[in-house]
Amino acid sequence: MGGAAVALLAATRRSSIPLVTSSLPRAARGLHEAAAAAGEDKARTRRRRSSSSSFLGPDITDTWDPPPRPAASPLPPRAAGVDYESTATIIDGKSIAEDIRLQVAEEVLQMKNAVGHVPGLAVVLVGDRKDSQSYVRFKVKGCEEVGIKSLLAELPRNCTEDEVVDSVSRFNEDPSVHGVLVQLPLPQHMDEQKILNAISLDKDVDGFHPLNVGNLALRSRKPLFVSCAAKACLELLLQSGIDLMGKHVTIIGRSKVVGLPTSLLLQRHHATVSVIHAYTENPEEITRGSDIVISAAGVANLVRGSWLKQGAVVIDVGTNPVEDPASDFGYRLTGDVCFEEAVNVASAITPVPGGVGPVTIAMLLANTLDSAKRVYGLSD
Ligand SMILES: NC(=O)C1=CN([C@@H]2O[C@H](COP(=O)(O)OP(=O)(O)OC[C@H]3O[C@@H](n4cnc5c(N)ncnc54)[C@H](OP(=O)(O)O)[C@@H]3O)[C@@H](O)[C@H]2O)C=CC1
Ligand SMILES: Nc1nc(=O)c2c([nH]1)NC[C@@H]1CN(c3ccc(C(=O)N[C@@H](CCC(=O)O)C(=O)O)cc3)C=[N+]21
Repeated sequence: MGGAAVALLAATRRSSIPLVTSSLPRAARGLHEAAAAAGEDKARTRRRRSSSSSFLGPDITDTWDPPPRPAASPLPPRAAGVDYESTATIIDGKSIAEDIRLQVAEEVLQMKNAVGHVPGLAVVLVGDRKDSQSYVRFKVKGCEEVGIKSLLAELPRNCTEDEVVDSVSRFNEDPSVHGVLVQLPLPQHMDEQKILNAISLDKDVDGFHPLNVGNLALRSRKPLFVSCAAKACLELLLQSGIDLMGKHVTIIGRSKVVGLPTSLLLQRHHATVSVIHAYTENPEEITRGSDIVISAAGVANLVRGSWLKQGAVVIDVGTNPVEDPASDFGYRLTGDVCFEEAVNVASAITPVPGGVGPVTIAMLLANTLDSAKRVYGLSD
């Protein structure tokens, strides 16, 4: 009997379903607790025996290389102009971002009048990636528009990790700075975690700090900051009048920048969330069963019209440069979603550009304002 209970416990741990205990009847729970104690004894023994593993239960795997994928099926010809036979609402991220910026600008002015200070955002940019440079330009321009002070530290690609950390530390200590952001990706030779760890928790306007992510994940806890892209996805849905409670939302991607925080934020809005990643089998079956699909994979045209159920809402976070000889720059930006196909199936969809991106930048300004309000005692 005791052995069976221990076996049950071991199986539970292996499949990592920690809430099983609370759904058991009281008597069975007593049994379970006894089994837990017995399990702990066994575990202690195992811990002593095994020096290579520091914790009990399933290993936290840390292999993230994506699996090989079959080649994508050919795309439809790109439509000339934007004249689609569709009744889908095209969600206008630019105008939603404009509204947020207006509100931020108004509050920045009120802050200036009340305490004589404005919020400050510091951006650390390492290297000379064209895309990063242009995203940082958008951030600085956004600050200028709303009256937030911006500071930029540009470091060469071949600088050391310590130089980046020093730059972050200086901004941490500067009282005129309320938000610190290190533009990603960093050059390959740098330890991203070490550099992000240097950002002070109360200036983490990107919301990447483990405590901010953890508090977002836990019921009744309030993170100081939530990822700007995740907030942007929610804002676009809510502003478009889309109900989330009980709806099946699928997110493609599980990164700390977009996929993971968006899945957590959606659960706080009582959506039922599926997460697809590079190892997911038959992703299109999951998306086809979803009321809302949010794609943040960074793969151009991954989501085809056939991946969507009729009337689904589509939020396309992906921002991918694709070759386009017709464009002045030789490339254009496209999302993860094949817009020409999806627009004929979806009830509402965000375009790229002009969808999630501008709202993400507006959320960064809002996070910086929130941070300054906390510092000057102006929070609600
Ligand atoms: N518009 C905006 O505001 C923003 C746009 N972006 C854009 O969003 C995209 C994603 O960014 P980010 O999250 O930082 O990227 P990452 O590369 O960090 O993460 C990509 C995620 O997508 C998953 N993925 C990759 N390929 C596939 C596939 N073929 N099928 C299913 N899942 C896949 C990966 O899975 P796995 O974990 O298994 O590797 C990973 O979880 C990029 O295009 C980026 O430019 C990002 C931030 C803001
Ligand atoms: N620490 C950190 N935080 C981030 O939030 C972060 C990051 N690093 N690294 C890169 C990704 C990507 N990202 C985007 C933000 C805005 C647009 C955006 O504004 N896009 C515009 C147009 C872009 C254009 O025209 O070039 C649009 O979609 O309309 C895109 C992508 C934030 N990221």
